[in-house]
This record gives sequence, structure tokens and C-alpha cells, in this order.
Amino acid sequence: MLEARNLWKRYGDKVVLERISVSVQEGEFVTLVGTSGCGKSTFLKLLLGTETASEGQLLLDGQPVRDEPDSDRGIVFQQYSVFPHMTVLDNVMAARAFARRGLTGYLFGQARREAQGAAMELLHKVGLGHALKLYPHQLSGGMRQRLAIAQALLAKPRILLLDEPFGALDPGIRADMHQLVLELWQSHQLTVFMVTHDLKEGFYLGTRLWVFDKLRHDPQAPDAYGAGITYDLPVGKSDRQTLQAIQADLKEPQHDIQN
Ligand SMILES: Nc1ncnc2c1ncn2[C@@H]1O[C@H](COP(=O)(O)OP(=O)(O)OP(=O)(O)O)[C@@H](O)[C@H]1O
Repeated sequence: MLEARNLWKRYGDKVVLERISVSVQEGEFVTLVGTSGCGKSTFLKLLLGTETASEGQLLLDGQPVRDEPDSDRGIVFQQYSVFPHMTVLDNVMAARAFARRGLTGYLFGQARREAQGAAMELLHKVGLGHALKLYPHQLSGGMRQRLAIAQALLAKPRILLLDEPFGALDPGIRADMHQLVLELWQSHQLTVFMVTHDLKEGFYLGTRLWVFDKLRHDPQAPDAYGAGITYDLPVGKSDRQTLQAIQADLKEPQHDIQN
């Protein structure tokens, strides 16, 4: 589904990412870990299309990733900007209106009713059904991230990008959010890329874990070399394809095992 071919990203003389060649299948849940500043968010921005590669190719279904965000890709940041003067429901609807019509867009009539129905359904799914009329300042950190996830999912993306979405949350709330993300990953058939500082979280949530680190280092010129993917590990037990294969096996008639 997604393929990076010898991908490089530089900002001026500073090499941030180098020589990244990797491919990802639909339905994988990739977690990204690495030291602070090594380029994990930059990689997500390349996937989102808000940054372009300095060299190399990034392909989605064999085509270059479009260098602007579109409805294929939704993103959730650690600090999400919501409109403080709008309710939870209106915030999600605004995300949809903007995605469709740009910053000056409003929805009317049938389009508005449809958007409202879809937003309410999603907000129930992420556990904010009781909070439709609240304003952002009335929400807890966990509720705000649920709102951000609903906003990202409203356009029905195939790829969900999560940039340390739970970094600021208490451990108990994080556990709830992990369940929510795993449920949404399966029910929305998403391919997920999630940056985390928490290796345990990376191992628990992902089907595949990438470690970003510098492949080579020059102490005299720290910016001369960028990070690559130094480890690419299969992790987790809840891989959807395996789950589906097991479910399909269970539906098959029992075979004779005599020979
Ligand atoms: N627009 C930019 N212009 C110049 N340098 C940038 C820009 N964006 C990021 N950088 C630099 O690129 C490097 C990688 O940044 P990035 O945010 O991708 O790291 P990260 O691994 O996500 O870090 P963290 O874990 O701390 O969030 C940093 O040194 C940063 O200063």
C-alpha cells in the first residue's frame, strides 16, 4: 500500500532523515520510536503531505503521495487545536466543512444534516455521546483526544497518523485510549502510524515497531547525517490479518486429519 524508496529529508544543511526504504501493507499498525528530535514527526509530515521529501519517493498505491493533506490521511497531534467557542459536535462538523470547502466553508440544508448525523455517530463511537454540547474547556485531556480522533476520522481516512496522541494523559486514561484506538483500527480498517515515546506502548499497540536512529554520526558535524529505520520488528498479537485468518479458519468445515 505504502512504499518509501530511498527517502531523504533535509532542512537546509541539516539532514533529518536519510535512506529510508520500507513498505507497509494495508491494515498494519506501525509504531515509531526514537530519541527526541530524530525525525519521527517529520516522517509523519511526509506521509501527511505537509512536507515533501528532498530525495527519493513516497508512494501510496504506487502513486506519489500528494503533497497536500487529503481525505485518505487523518492526523491526531499531542496538542490538538480545537475551536474554543464551538461545542464538541460543532467542532467535529467544522472539521468536515473545512475538509470539503476550505476555511471559508459552511454547510447548509441536507449536507448539514448529513454531516451532523455522521459527526454524532462518530462521537458516540469514541465515547463522547454524552458530551456533544460541551465546550473544549469543559473537557478532560482524554476527552479532548477523543474529540481529536473523531475529527480525524470523520473524513473516513484509510491512514490514521497519530503523533504522540496520549503523551499528556494519565496512565489509566491512556489504557482506555489504547482500547479505543485498537477498536477503531479494526472497525474502520485503518492503517495506523503512531509516534510514541513509550516503548511499551509501541510494543503493545503495534503490529510492527520502527526504531528511528542515526545510521552514522560525525561528532564534528552533528547535522551531516540523518536518521533511518534501524530496527523494524514484528510486534503485538492483535494483527488484524491473523485475526481474520483465524476467524475464517473457524468458519471452514473441519478437515479429516487422518493423512
Ligand atoms: N520546518 C523545519 N525547519 C528546520 N528544521 C526542522 C523543521 N522541522 C523539524 N526540524 C528539525 O528536524 C529535526 C527532527 O524533528 P522532528 O520533530 O521530526 O523530531 P521528532 O523525532 O518527532 O522529535 P520529538 O520526539 O521530540 O517530537 C529536529 O532537529 C528539528 O529541529
